[in-house]
Amino acid sequence: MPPVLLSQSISTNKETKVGQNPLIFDASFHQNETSIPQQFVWPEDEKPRHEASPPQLYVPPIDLKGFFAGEQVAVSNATQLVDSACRKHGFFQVINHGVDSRLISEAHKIMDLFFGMPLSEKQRSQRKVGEYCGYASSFTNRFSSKLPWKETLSFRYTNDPECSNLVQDYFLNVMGEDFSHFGRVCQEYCEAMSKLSIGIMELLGMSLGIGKSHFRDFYEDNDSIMRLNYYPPCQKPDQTLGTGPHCDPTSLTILHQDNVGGLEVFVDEKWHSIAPCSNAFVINIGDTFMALSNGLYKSCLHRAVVNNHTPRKSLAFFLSPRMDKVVCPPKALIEEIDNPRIYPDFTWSSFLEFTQKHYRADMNTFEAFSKWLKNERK
Ligand SMILES: C=C1C[C@]23C[C@H]1CC[C@H]2[C@]1(C)CCC[C@@](C)(C(=O)O)[C@H]1[C@@H]3C(=O)O
Ligand SMILES: O=C(O)CCC(=O)C(=O)O
Ligand SMILES: [Fe+2]
Repeated sequence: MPPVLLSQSISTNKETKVGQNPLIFDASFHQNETSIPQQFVWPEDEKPRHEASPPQLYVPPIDLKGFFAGEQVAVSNATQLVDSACRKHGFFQVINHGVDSRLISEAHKIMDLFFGMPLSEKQRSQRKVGEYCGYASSFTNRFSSKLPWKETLSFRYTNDPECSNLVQDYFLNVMGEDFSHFGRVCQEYCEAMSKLSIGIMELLGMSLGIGKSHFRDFYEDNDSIMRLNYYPPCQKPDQTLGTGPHCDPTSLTILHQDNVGGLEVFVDEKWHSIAPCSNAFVINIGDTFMALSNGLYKSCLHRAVVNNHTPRKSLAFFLSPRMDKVVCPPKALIEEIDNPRIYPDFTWSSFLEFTQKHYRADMNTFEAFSKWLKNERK
């Protein structure tokens, strides 16, 4: 049966059916061709046309060491910088974050090994349509146009103590014994990301003026997604995108990019780049946290561009709450006149389902999701 897609009832984001024989994306093959398949060519208004290199976005580096130690000056600096960045665009960086640099390098090595394998090997963990875990070589069996020039490997991480080896087990079950080292590194990396995200939730609670514990408690038992992104070089980097323009539907993204560069954010009506920095994580607010902060903190449009010379890698940890928790802003962030509620209550499980079965995440995901909820999921 060919995979049948997707959101025929959502007018802003129509998908056509993927045909009987979906294209196969094997970068080592495509690299030798002069042009790229039409399915990878993005429409004129979304193409990454840069007359010159884009201006850099200033993303404040937040020093977490002093914040975690409770030093007053560090706490007040961190909360002020985070508050103004999140009210404007939702992007900041963290340094002195406490994640071992050897673990980060190890995770990058694992990615080189994994994505360097032949396509048939990687396909042992092939992601199925409608599911969010597994290997995807572009999204050729999921979408039929505006294909991203990337390969991804995604898996679930949850902080639920009953699933303490979920990532490791995923690698063992899907890829086999030979991948136990991959599994261990990814398990450890996810645990470090979950811990870091809980610390950042304390910071966000303080910068929003509601104290350390509210969001920390909300995400304590998070059910998150880890994704390894690999962007092969492309002979026509001006025609395609590694990851198309979108806002993350998730709560908070912790991104580590290698030193190649390619992440861009749309601020003040222009695309800006975020320069790579190996000892920093780029953090951004996603739609779910925007809703939880009652719209005070922004989930901002971003994308990843590709180049024609160097492969690029990034590690993205998408923090999400436990599936059945109701996402509803705390009373202290609601003001009848100045900041009334604008978003409906929802659960992450319904929002995730929306992005995997009904709508391809883009810049309008949350608005479309709110409408879908109001129309009783039609
Ligand atoms: C819940 C999710 C859907 C996506 C992975 C996570 C968070 C970000 C989403 C995504 C990256 C936004 C751009 C489009 C997308 C299809 C992609 O290019 O990978 C999105 C992810 C997805 O649906 O797989
Ligand atoms: O690879 C990157 O720099 C960004 C990827 C991204 O935005 C995502 O996966 O959501
Ligand atoms: Fe993103």
